[in-house]
Amino acid sequence: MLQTLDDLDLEGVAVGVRIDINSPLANGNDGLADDARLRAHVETLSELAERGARVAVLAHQGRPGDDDFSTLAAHADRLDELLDAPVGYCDATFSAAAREAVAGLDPGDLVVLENTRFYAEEYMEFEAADAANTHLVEGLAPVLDVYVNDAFAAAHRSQPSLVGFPERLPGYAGRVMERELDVLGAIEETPTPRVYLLGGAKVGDSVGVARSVLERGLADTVLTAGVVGNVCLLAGGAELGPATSEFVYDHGYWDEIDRAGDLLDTYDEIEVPRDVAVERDGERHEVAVDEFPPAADSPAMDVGGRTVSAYAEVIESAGTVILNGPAGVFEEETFAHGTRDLYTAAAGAEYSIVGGGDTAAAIRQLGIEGFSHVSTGGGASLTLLAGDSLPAVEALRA
Ligand SMILES: Nc1ncnc2c1ncn2[C@@H]1O[C@H](COP(=O)(O)OP(=O)(O)OP(=O)(O)O)[C@@H](O)[C@H]1O
Ligand SMILES: O=C(O)[C@H](O)COP(=O)(O)O
Repeated sequence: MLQTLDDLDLEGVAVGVRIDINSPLANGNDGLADDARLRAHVETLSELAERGARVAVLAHQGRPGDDDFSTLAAHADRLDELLDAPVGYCDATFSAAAREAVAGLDPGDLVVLENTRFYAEEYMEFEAADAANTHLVEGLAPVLDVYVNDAFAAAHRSQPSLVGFPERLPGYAGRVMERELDVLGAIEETPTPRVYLLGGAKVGDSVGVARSVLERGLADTVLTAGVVGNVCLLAGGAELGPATSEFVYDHGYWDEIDRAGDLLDTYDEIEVPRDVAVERDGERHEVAVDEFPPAADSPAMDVGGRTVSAYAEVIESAGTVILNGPAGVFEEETFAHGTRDLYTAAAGAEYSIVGGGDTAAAIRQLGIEGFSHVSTGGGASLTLLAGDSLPAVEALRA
């Protein structure tokens, strides 16, 4: 049984609350391109403030080395606009400056501490007991009374800010965490056949999930798209042109080709794109995967119309559709077709679940409505939907 905010007296209590506000950025990373994940946590943060807690907010943005790896200053500004309570920002996470910022909070005040991943340990995976001995947890825990985890979207990571604090402080689930676990924990009861559409760019995560849902008999069909689909095509021996190979190699997905190949050899339930869309002479151009594209083409940036027709047919006969990751570079209208058409088909299914930060941003950008549940989590929702446990949730139970 998880303890929740219902089990807490919060007046004057120093709460460290881990949320997931990892978001698409804009304006050279000075602003947010989408604030949905921040909005999702307003309920928990407002409740903490209204009930008189002194709130230290912990969160990450991006991954070290990626373009969207940035400070949380813009996130703090936006939270200040979204909440009735005052939200400050501190450009430190666990140093003396951070401890002073937390110790100086009045009841009902919040401070957003700096991106936890600015510190190397936070981008490593630990057993909970070891995570409790990291600099972050050792540095910050002494000024906190309790820990609340509302970061469902990051709960599949066993990083210090997610699994270390409950070793040292009483741990509670926030409102987002509670709701997501209620809905996504019941996947085995959803209508069948169950179809998973796995797109986006987190290839390693998606390959692992595909294996898991097929092994456990949770998925009747796995449709692949986006970079995940491209890697599966390469694993099956397709030629997608030098630009796609270069993209896959440069982004570190090359090693996933063998894993995807093993999966395709083991399971017939996985479908790969029939055609892809590339940019040729500034225009969208669809190429069948057995037609070797010219060297001058861009990488494959979307699935093509033949893939959409075939996949839509599978989706239309599904009882449950689970979507994670866009089918293409939906941020560019030219390459948003596959995502728009497949997601529209999925929204019409009897039961539909959407997971993923960019996935949720895509449905809003494309104006698609009608899904049964839009999760704040991508990898986390898939981990749960694959029947696996979430380390950050297990840490709260311990
Ligand atoms: N063919 C493609 N080539 C390059 N990028 C692609 C392609 N297809 C999709 N993408 C990119 O994938 C990104 C989203 O992938 P990602 O796996 O992060 O999805 P997500 O919904 O955010 O999931 P999570 O919440 O797990 O991060 C988008 O920025 C999109 O442009
Ligand atoms: O966007 C996500 O899925 C979560 O914020 C976790 O991010 P990560 O995949 O970089 O750990």
